[in-house]
Amino acid sequence: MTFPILPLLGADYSAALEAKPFIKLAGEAVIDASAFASEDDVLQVIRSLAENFRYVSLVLNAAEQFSLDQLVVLLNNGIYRLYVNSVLPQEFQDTIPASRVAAIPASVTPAAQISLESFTKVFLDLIETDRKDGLYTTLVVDSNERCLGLVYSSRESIEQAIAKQIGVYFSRSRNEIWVKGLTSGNTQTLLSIDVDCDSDALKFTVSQDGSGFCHLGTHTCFGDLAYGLNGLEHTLNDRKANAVQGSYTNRLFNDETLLNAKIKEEAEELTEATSKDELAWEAADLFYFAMARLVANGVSLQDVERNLAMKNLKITRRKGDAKARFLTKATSKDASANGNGPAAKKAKVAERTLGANDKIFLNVVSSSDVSGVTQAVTRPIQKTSEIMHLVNPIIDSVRSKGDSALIELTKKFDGVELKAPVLEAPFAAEYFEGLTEEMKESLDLSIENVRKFHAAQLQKKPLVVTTQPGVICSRFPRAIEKVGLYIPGGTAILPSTALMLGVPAQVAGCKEIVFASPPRKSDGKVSPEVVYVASKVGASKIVLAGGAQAVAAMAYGTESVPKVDKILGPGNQFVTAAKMYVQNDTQALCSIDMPAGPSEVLVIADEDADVDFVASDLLSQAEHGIDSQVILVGVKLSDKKIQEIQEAVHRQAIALPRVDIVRQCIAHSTIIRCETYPEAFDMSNKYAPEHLILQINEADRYVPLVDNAGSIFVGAYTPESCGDYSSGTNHTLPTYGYARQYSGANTTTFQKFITSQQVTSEGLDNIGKAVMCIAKVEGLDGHRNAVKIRMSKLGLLPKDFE
Ligand SMILES: NC(=O)c1ccc[n+]([C@@H]2O[C@H](COP(=O)([O-])OP(=O)(O)OC[C@H]3O[C@@H](n4cnc5c(N)ncnc54)[C@H](O)[C@@H]3O)[C@@H](O)[C@H]2O)c1
Ligand SMILES: N[C@H](CO)Cc1c[nH]c[nH+]1
Ligand SMILES: [Zn+2]
Repeated sequence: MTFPILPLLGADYSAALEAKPFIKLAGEAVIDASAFASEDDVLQVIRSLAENFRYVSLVLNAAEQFSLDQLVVLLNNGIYRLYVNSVLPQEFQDTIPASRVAAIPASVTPAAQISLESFTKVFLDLIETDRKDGLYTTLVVDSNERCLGLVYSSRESIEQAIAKQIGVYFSRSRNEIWVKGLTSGNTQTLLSIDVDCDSDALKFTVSQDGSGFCHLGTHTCFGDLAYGLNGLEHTLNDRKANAVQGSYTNRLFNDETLLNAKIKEEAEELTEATSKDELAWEAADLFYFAMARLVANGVSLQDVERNLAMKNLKITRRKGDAKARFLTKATSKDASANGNGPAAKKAKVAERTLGANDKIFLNVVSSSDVSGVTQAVTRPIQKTSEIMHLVNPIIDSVRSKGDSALIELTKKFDGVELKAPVLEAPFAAEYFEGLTEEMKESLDLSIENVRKFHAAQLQKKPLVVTTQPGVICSRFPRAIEKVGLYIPGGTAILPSTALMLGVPAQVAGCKEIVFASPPRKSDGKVSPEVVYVASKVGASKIVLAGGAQAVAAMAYGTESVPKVDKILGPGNQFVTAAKMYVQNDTQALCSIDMPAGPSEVLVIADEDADVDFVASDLLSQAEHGIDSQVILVGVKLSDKKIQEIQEAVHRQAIALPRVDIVRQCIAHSTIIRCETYPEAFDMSNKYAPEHLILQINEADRYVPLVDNAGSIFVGAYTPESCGDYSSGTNHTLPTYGYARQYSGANTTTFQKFITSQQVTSEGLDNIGKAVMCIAKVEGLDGHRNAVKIRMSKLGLLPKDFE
């Protein structure tokens, strides 16, 4: 319902508002057209009033004051309604929608004639309540119409609220007027008051200060506003006010070039997205960066919504054609993206590398720049809670619907329609099609090296230690019976991961080895190389699924996927989040190897390092994914050397087919300049990289300085790719800094260890008293008795022993 009095404002509108600020509470202001000489003057007033009023309307006493074109401009720029005292000419009626024209309401009153008393009175006269206590139910909302809470108003509290334009209510528990925030400091500015359709309930629109509306400290009485764009705006404002060292958002606030580049990048990705999930994902990314730009410049979501509301009021629309430069770009891009042949790839590379802004280079910071370094070593990962939001329904679906969910989700996420979700061993010949002899030899060589290194780790004899005479402790391994091995296949199919996991599983003696890998879009099969490795390591099944659904299937089992005891293998954030979830779910009874997410590398190089080697090592991990990160820690590198490395990175990167991925990874990758070797190793230990490459003089002498790393690559001729495929070490390694506490996959990852002890009478005599003493202090007499009974039967205790 509109407010029962609408202020009519003339040329002195600012003075009127200053003298009678309560008139804002009406929500709608009416401009007296006759008080303004030109359409531009009216536009100026609309702009000023839009801050204070939800709607701004125009009273036209004489239609001829403005031409039709001028009225259209005013209606297009925020005039909500035209109030007229006579019928508009036909030509006007043909153009202006009838809903935007009305007779001048009786409630329109010149501001000069409105007093606080008259304004309050008309409102109080309008409302009525049938509550016995005479109060009015009052809904409190913010300017985005989000409900903050439900309270009660008395006629007196309403009078005070109008007079002071703040949140004043009536407290039923204290039976008195309640000025919101008087004690807590969480005050409210009252923006408008509305009354409902039958005039017995009120709506106060407020701007809430402090920690929130609720006495419990939350934004609303229904919890915090963490959801959606408003939640995002809140978080961004918080980041801006309380700069969090190392936060990516902070980096965006401080680096306008990066922020603008991300907006363009996300806008482009949104145009390329096709599936519902992709579109939602990309749009969310775009909103995030756009919101960051707004917050950085002090623009609120409310300002944007006001603008949207104004645009919604437009009665004529522009044709909406795109600017020529965007059309040209889209066309050339479509043409080059058509087809995957080398020519198309080259065209794409050429298009992508045009212009100085497109140069691929790493950010450079000095080790003394504490905040620069903190930003540099912050991994570009999404919050677990955000990912879990997407992963939970996938897991639930597989748990409740089994194979049919696997088929459905594989169609949704991998674009493949499966008849059956599992391939059973022995694998039919058709699955090996396309496997060359050279490939078999390469896989065989790698398998043998990995086998040699992992077999050497196998502990064959039990470990036996006599801790005291008669007390023999031992420890012996047992293979974990059923293991599920995840082989990534999203942006690249990784048969190498199949062997890195399959070989140690076989060496450890796991009884059942299950592979899972997303099927190829082209033919719905897994690659013949993966099938070859599966047959060599004795896998019983290959689950044709990827992502969280594959993890859930192996953790809980489905009609055709056996439930396994442990899930191992790297993967993207969905895979990693699902692994983390199932290991915490006691119903799954399933452990995992480690969080092995997006690949990362830290290279320590000095002035003598070969710039091409350094660049190639950085790029080999950068090409894994846009969420990968590569870091170069340079020891006393000259400006010239850094320049040469940057040039080598750019030169090599633009020749790679995955240059698009590399470009995005390099955008959050950095060169950190250090003065000494120990400083560089200290930096590396803090980062705890998945891969650490040492391209420094006498590299092997420095290995003892490494405390945290997944795997180390020592010296100029040890590229990281050797460890990825063939040297013999495992490439499934902890990322995200988990190298601080996790080892990479190894033979023991596929085993568990059982301990055993045997205590003789002599042994009991040696340790029995200690056991009884500690059990007594813990108040566990049953434990104590188990020893006491035996010792007393053996005559090892004095008669009066208590
Ligand atoms: N740390 C290590 O040891 C190690 C080793 C090898 C690879 N890696 C990393 O593994 C990762 C492999 O990732 P990948 O994406 O190429 O393959 P992936 O197999 O891990 O993930 C692909 C699957 O993700 C799922 N998925 C994709 N988009 C989704 C969405 N919007 N919602 C839900 N599910 C979705 C799909 O089911 C798809 O099958 C890379 O980041 C790589 O760097 C790490
Ligand atoms: N570098 C990856 C581990 O982070 C493993 C891999 C497989 N293929 C190529 N590389
Ligand atoms: Zn790799």
